[in-house]
Amino acid sequence: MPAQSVAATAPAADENALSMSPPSSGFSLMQQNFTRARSHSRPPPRSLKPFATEDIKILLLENVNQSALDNLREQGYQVEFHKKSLPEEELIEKIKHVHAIGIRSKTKLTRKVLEHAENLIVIGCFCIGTNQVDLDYAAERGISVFNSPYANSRSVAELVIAEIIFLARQAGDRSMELHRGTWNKVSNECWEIRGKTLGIIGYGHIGSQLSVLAEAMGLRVLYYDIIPIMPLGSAKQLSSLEELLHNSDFVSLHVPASPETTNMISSAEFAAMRRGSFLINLSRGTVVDIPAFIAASKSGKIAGGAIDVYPAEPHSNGDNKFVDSLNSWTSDLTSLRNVILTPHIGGSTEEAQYNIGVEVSESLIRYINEGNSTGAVNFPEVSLRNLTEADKNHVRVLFAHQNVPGVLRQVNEIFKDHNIKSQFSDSRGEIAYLVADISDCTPDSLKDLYKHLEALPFKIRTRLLY
Ligand SMILES: NC(=O)c1ccc[n+]([C@@H]2O[C@H](COP(=O)([O-])OP(=O)(O)OC[C@H]3O[C@@H](n4cnc5c(N)ncnc54)[C@H](O)[C@@H]3O)[C@@H](O)[C@H]2O)c1
Ligand SMILES: O=C(O)[C@H](O)COP(=O)(O)O
Repeated sequence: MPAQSVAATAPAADENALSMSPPSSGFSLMQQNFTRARSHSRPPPRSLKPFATEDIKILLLENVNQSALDNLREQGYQVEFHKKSLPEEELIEKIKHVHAIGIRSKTKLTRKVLEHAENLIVIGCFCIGTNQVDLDYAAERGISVFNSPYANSRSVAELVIAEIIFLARQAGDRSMELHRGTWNKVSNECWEIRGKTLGIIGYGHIGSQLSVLAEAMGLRVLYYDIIPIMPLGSAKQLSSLEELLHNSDFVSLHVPASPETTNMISSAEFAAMRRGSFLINLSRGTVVDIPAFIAASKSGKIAGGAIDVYPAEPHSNGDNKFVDSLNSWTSDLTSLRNVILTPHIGGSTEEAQYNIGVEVSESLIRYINEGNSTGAVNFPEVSLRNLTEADKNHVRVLFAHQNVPGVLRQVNEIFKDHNIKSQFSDSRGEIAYLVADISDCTPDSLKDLYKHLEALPFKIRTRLLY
């Protein structure tokens, strides 16, 4: 299906509006922009808008929910929307021109892609995972990244519960057989889940939600995590992965993609599992060694499993997309008995996608309009209360810089002719972020201020909101 483009029809404006060059024509421009931003059909919150919001260009990929589109369009931003992720070359071409990008789990924002993102200030991951973004490089470039840390946790946990029952009853196979016309009414090796043991690997948002649902279904819950986490209900934390594998009838993975979790479940771990147990992976495709999974299934070591995520996944929906050219073992995997394969739909419910759309678009709006980075996953979290209309002639200065000694002294020296109404600065690793509201700004003083901040050797990015 061709990409559905809904680029807004707002007049073309200064591409660098957000980067942020100093106002070229002084306060008259600032006031004009403020007036334009205020003229949208829904009155904006009582915060000063930075400049004409219709100058802001946003690229949304991977069929991000309508709730996000509505929110972003209400701000007056120019929003270009695509149902699919884009091939790298096209992505590089498009990312050059935008101030914000919204993606889900497929779009890889690598260093190579981000190097071309000249105007980009913020990335919204409309999902939980952020492993598809080079977070460190983004921070180095002064690009904040936001996600939705738990809006789809419940959807994933519910699907796991359904799969546990379906696997225990071989119901996926029975359904496929009947679709082909085969009546195969059997009870051999079909079980209730009541009284069985579920081992959860990774007891974060999803793992702990699953724990509660599983106990309600009569399962006993064990879990393993790298940090001590308080058990919910009667669940019990174990100190080793091996102990968990050895004691569980169902093993479900809920860890992030990381070097430590790559092939976390491979031949040795399958060997440690109970004979006739089940493996469920709705975390990331790198976490389970699929050839080892295939071997464990063929040998009867495991009685089945459910897989939702794969090392390589198709970029769009369609027939004949899940083939051996994508992952060399695909036809072996699809031929296994009692293995439920789903196309990365763990978080794909109306509720989850709506809530993610609202949450991430609001984070983008707060960052673009106010510089508020609360909730950023790669950036210092700084927020100042909104300026109000009473704060005429105030400017909000957003200054991302390397986290080295002496910066505040030099920045405050640059601010010396202004009253600093509020100022807040924080750091995260090598990156620091300062937000200050300063008064008594004139067009000339602003130009100077911007020039001096940009000249500081440790500067990463300067933005002025007014
Ligand atoms: N299939 C889907 O559609 C879908 C939907 C949502 C999330 N996910 C994926 O699920 C995963 C978990 O999500 P979450 O929201 O629960 O994350 P979370 O951050 O809340 O929890 C992850 C837990 O894993 C633990 N952990 C990290 N490394 C570990 C290791 N080596 N061994 C044991 N435990 C380890 C952490 O301490 C943490 O408690 C993420 O990878 C996410 O991308 C998939
Ligand atoms: O990280 C996540 O939230 C899940 O993997 C879902 O990703 P998706 O939005 O691409 O379905």
